[in-house]
Amino acid sequence: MRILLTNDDGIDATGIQVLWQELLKIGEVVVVAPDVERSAASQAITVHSPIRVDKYCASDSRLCGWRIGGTPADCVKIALETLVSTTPDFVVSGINHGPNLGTDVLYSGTVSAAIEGSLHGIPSVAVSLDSWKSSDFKPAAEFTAKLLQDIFQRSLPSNTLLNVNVPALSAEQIAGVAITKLGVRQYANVFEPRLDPRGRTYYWMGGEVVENVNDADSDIVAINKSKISVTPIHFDLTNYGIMETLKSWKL
Ligand SMILES: Nc1nc2c(ncn2[C@@H]2O[C@H](COP(=O)(O)O)[C@@H](O)[C@H]2O)c(=O)[nH]1
Repeated sequence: MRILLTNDDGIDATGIQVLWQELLKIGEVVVVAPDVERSAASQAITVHSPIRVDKYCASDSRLCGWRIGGTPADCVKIALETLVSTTPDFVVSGINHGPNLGTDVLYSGTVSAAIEGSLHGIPSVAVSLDSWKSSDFKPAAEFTAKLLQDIFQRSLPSNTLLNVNVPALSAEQIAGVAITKLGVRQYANVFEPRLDPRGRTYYWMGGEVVENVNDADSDIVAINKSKISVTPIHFDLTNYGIMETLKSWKL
């Protein structure tokens, strides 16, 4: 199988390199990834400035690929539409250093790269490790390789991506796999005011996750139960439930 591999933490990130080494065992892998961290880039693309592209080999691994001066969505677009001559069987994005649960998926560059793959009709997978501290990506990488082999045998609808979140635990501690829905993920954001050298105020955004009550079949509950969460996502954003009401308004 042929895999296009990207991320949003940057081509030098540990997560993509560990995943690359695992995916090499099951197929041909082309890496097209951002030059630096692009977290929270969502589906942003670069339209008003140049996109720099160069071949790059990571300093501490054998990973070589295309390094892109752009967002995760840029990486997938330019790979599929310019750099890569053969359409891959999968687009894989990750492994993100930190979770992408619930409405995180609307902000996540990791998930957006997989969305871009699914918008090109290619089955895609986004993978995130549920920790900003742990750097043991191996269990998540091993699960992802097995998941791709399962999809390859069974196939996935082309407009679908799987959003995978893996607990930061050893393979033995992980309590199984749950097929989930997106939960409700909210933050108590803080915009910290500061002064620049010219006396102008600027802000740094931070924030903590607000613990919400989530349904038992949600991704957030699965992760809290030490399970790997696999959420199927597609992009028909139409709210069909209110269409008849709107029609009755005779606008
Ligand atoms: N402080 C806040 N962080 C947020 C909010 N919504 C999402 N997020 C975080 O962004 C990352 C983006 O994911 P990545 O794959 O691009 O690294 C996501 O995982 C959340 O942790 C918010 O409202 N406030």
